[in-house]
Amino acid sequence: FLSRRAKRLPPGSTPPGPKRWPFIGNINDIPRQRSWITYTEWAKIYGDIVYVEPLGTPTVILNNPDDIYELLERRSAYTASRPPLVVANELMGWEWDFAHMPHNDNWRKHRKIFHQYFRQNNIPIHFPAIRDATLTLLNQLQQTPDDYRNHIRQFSGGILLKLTYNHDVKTVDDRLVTLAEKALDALLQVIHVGSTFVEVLPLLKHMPAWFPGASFQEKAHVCAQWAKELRDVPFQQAKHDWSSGSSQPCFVSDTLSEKKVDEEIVANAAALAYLAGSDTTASIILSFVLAMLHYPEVQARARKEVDLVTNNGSRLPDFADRPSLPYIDAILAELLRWAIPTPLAFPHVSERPEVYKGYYFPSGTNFIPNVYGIFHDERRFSEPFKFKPERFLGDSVEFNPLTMGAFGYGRRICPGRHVTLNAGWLAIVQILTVFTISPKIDEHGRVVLNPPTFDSGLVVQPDPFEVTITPRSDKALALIQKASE
Ligand code: HEM
Repeated sequence: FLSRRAKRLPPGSTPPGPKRWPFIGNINDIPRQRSWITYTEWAKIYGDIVYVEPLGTPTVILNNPDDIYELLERRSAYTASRPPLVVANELMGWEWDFAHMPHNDNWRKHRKIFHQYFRQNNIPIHFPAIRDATLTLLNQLQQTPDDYRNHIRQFSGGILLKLTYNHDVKTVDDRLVTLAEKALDALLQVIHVGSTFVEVLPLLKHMPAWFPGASFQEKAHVCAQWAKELRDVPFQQAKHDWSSGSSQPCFVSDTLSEKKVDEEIVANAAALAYLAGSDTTASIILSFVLAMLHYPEVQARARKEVDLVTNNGSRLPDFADRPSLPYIDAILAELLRWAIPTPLAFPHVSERPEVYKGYYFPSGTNFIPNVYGIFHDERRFSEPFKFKPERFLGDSVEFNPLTMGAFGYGRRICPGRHVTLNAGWLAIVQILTVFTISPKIDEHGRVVLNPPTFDSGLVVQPDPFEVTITPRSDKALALIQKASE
């Protein structure tokens, strides 16, 4: 702790920010829920670069794309590390999760094999799994539309477990899905940066569980079991299928077939695909349904575009149609802006002192890009709280979420973005082809339409909402049936 204090900045060289208190610094100023709203308010008071110090950790909130570009893209070789997570990694057994690993050779090995499988050039290999999952989604939405939330979750989780382990998710209470949710929930409770004293005083991790205030030890022990199971159970199954020759190609079988790769690294990287990709992808599709509910004119325009390329909905659109559907891509970009699933991306940590715009940031500074604030800044996006995909049409688009942070920055940029952008695209375009999305009507004949709201977590999703999802016509129903034969 003292060494952290010693790293504190000389007076005058820190950016402005809320007043710091002795020892605890700004820990009480940072809300555990929706901190991006507070950061956006601070940007209005203190400017584009805001400094806080929760429990002695130098932390810089970046609210301007140019500053983010300079610090997290151009200087990425030195700002691509992560905050140390003593509780999560050392006590809860999550040290295999490479999204939270420091920027070192071990991280590079994980990232390399992950990138190789999920990179853009490899995406067409994943099309069959995406098509199958989308067809299942259409069938489920037709049969039990009120259960749309579970169907969408099953869609996104199903694609990732199929691509990673060749595991078929048959129901939403699938064993692997449930295990991942339990383990992730527990992890999310502790990875709020600087939120526990153990992060600041790592020696506390040696306190026995019976010691007052050390109950986290017991909880961590249980969570460690889940984290281990989550990594090992599906991997061992996929490895067994691969070695017995019964496996279809998937991340585990393809990567294990490469002679020189370390098995543990394959298991680690595989386990992260579902965790990092499932809720994020589901978030986009849930937000799409929500946006279509509230913006019928957008839905009508999108459907018109789709009908034009599918001869009035006579077939289901597919990936080859994408270049003819610019409005659907604009919808995807607007979803990432309007309902950004990761409002603060992920914190990056510097590995050397940085001097920028006259400020001095010591090695170990946390940089938090306030992507939400940038996406809702009316100087860049007119009427930022409205869903207006047309802002992303044409050649003069200045700010695009795809290049401005929806998927993070520099060496840490999301390696799963191509999967999500293709899976999300197909789901959106096929839902538009066969269903109409409209408000529920209550027993008094009144339209049920509450303002859109979103939950608060590491991955943001729309709060549950009521919606009617109905097939557009008998022709649309026949399309789903024919495709399912
Ligand atoms: C809408 C969907 C998604 C969003 C918004 C999203 C967003 C992000 C963001 C903001 C980061 C942190 C980047 C940074 O530190 O600068 C990240 C990292 C990551 N994402 Fe995604 N992601 C999505 C989907 C996926 C999918 C489908 C996968 C898996 C196939 C995935 C795998 C990962 C991994 C493994 C990392 C850690 C990278 C590292 O630390 O090196 N993501 N994602």
